[in-house]
Amino acid sequence: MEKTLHELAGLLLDVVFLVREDGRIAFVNHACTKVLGYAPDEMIGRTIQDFIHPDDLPRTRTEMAEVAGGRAGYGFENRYLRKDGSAIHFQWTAFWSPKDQLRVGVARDVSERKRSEARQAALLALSTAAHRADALNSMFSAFDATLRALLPVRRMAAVLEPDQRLTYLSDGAGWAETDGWHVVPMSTPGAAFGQLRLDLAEAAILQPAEQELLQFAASQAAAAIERFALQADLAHAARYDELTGLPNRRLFQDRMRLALARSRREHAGGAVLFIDLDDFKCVNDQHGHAAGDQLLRAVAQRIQSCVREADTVARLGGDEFVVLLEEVADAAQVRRVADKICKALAEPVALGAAELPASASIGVAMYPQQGEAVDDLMRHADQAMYASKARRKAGCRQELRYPVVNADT
Ligand SMILES: Nc1nc2c(ncn2[C@@H]2O[C@H](COP(=O)(O)OP(=O)(O)OP(=O)(O)O)[C@@H](O)[C@H]2O)c(=O)[nH]1
Repeated sequence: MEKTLHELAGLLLDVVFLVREDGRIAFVNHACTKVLGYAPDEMIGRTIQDFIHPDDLPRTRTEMAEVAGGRAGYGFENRYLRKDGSAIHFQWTAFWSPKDQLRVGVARDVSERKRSEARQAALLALSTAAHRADALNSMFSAFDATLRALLPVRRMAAVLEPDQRLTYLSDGAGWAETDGWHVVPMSTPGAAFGQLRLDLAEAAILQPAEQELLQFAASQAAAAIERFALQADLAHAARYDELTGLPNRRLFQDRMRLALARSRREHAGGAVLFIDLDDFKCVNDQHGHAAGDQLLRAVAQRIQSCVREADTVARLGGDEFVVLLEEVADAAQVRRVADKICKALAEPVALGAAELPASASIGVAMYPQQGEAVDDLMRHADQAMYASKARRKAGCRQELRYPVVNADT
């Protein structure tokens, strides 16, 4: 017994459309009406394009024209719209039946595979954004686009610990305290960095796979924040002394280069002070290394308090400090600053049970008089400091407790 096309189509579990040459639907099977949520009457007679997702219409038209021209269609994918407005992904086989003057289209619901592919692509996009981003804002912006394309998310915000500082907010979104937002902590096994906050579409309930995607986003963000913090720490460590927080030799020399360039341009002079504590080894030996550290920190603060904000105080290492004084009028002004430093250091510092004063030998190099290159000036100031220290050692310890500035200056 020969079955008609309609009878056969009715038997299939896959979705079947029979469409006339003018694009109007001649027949839909039970699977079709069930999947799309329409009654047969609501579909038959209407043009098929009414049911296709508008974004997929242009390429679907091209495919339909080619099938109408005689090429069998196999594997074409597009989205249709259900009666409730939601989208469904179909994969098609189709051919034109000249005998019936109908286009026969058989479709399978591949929405789950599409969702899984989209999730995989999102995972890759999130991890790429987290690894490639050179700033937090660009990373969160990429996260925002990826998550909003896939999840029922209207807006995204990111806040950072320790003070819940808002660091990212979707474009055009106003920030009110985010009651009711979906919160995902950004943390690594050892540390909490803040939260991703998502404003979900009304009545949206996240599926387990969607929750997992958000967890992944938050963990990638946490790893990136940790990396940025580490980079910032390393950058800081490369330029600052850990014990005192002062600039280190490298940053000091950079500042000197800038100051020397400025001095050439503006014909203004300045000075470098080389400061070495006297008998500092005794502090360590008699009071312990921790007390020595404490004294070094106090010395750093006191030297800093004797100069202007624009001047630079640095620790070269051990008990050696340097000061860059910009725009000084003459050697007398430099001498006054050196005396002020000596006096400040002479004030006893409380180190546990003991109270200790500090004293230092100071050498000075003026620029441009004693050099216009960083190395020359540092060497000159160092030698002047040694000469000063040698005089102190040659003379009475008590008298030279607060040494005079080297006579060269
Ligand atoms: N506590 C502490 N000591 C340090 C640090 N770095 C270096 N030192 C010590 O600082 C001392 C520096 O000694 P020197 O400058 O050579 O000698 P000094 O005792 O100051 O003697 P003069 O410079 O000749 O007056 C050494 O004993 C170092 O071990 C540090 O970060 N903390």
